[in-house]
Amino acid sequence: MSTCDTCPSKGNCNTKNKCEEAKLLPKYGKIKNVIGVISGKGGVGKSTVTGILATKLAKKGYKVGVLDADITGPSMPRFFGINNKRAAMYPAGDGNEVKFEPVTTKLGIKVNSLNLLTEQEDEPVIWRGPVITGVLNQMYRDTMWEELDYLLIDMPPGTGDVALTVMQTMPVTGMVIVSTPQNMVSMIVKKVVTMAEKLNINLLGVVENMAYVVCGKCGEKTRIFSKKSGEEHAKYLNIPLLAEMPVDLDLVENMESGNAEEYIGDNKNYDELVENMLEQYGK
Ligand SMILES: Nc1ncnc2c1ncn2[C@@H]1O[C@H](COP(=O)(O)OP(=O)(O)OP(=O)(O)O)[C@@H](O)[C@H]1O
Repeated sequence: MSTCDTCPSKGNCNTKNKCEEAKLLPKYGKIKNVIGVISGKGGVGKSTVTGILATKLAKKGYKVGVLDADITGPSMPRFFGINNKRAAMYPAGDGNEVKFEPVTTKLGIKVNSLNLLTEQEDEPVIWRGPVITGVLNQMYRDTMWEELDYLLIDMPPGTGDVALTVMQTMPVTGMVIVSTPQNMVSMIVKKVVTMAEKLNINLLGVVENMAYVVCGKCGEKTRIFSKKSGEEHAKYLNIPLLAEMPVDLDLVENMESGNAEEYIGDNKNYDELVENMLEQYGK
């Protein structure tokens, strides 16, 4: 079966069955692996998981970039405590073309986000879908990523324009699904899993976020949303379980004070997630 058979754009595209060759490539650098972090549902922890994966990969010595594809609700700059910085823009070539210099975090992670490009971080973008996807493609292609081992893409919620653009036009080599252990969330997340399968995306597995709380006194784990295990939810999604993550208020506190990288880097609890992801990836 060709990629085109299951493609939502079948009959409405001009790549002449050469869609892999038609994928967008960065103009200023070379990226070995592009990993999308996605969920059908909002607020389940995509940005948090993106930040954890990026930090752990950087700590392992990989060259890492993060593209915040959540154009209307970008949160990666705050995660890394770089929201008071701005990505520089330079003219490139003739006409209106520009290139972006990403902001680099303490660990050397290169980040581009619309919130690093607008004057104020609370300024809204009031754009229709085609403009949003155009800007996203530009941020992917025209950022000076240089050489990267991994580019992580923090996706917006849902199966709309942006998710489709990333899956179809960027050379995604793997996708991590984020969910919380709730039947209703799983049902919505399943839509993204099915969408990715239809587009022949390499699904690496699911992270069950905020699955439990740990008692500060005795260390007992209490599941808060569902008595079902992460494995049961992963089985329903038909993809491997990468990790179950607790509600971690220390992470939130460190993120809010701009120290997420230090906290995650030293926290062995988050090793399982990145190790399992790399294993699924065959690395
Ligand atoms: N494991 C966790 N422990 C405690 N708080 C968490 C955890 N994961 C996420 N959060 C918090 O939940 C909120 C939503 O998380 P996050 O922004 O990562 O979700 P998202 O799926 O990217 O959201 P959106 O759909 O808006 O893009 C944030 O305030 C974040 O700090």
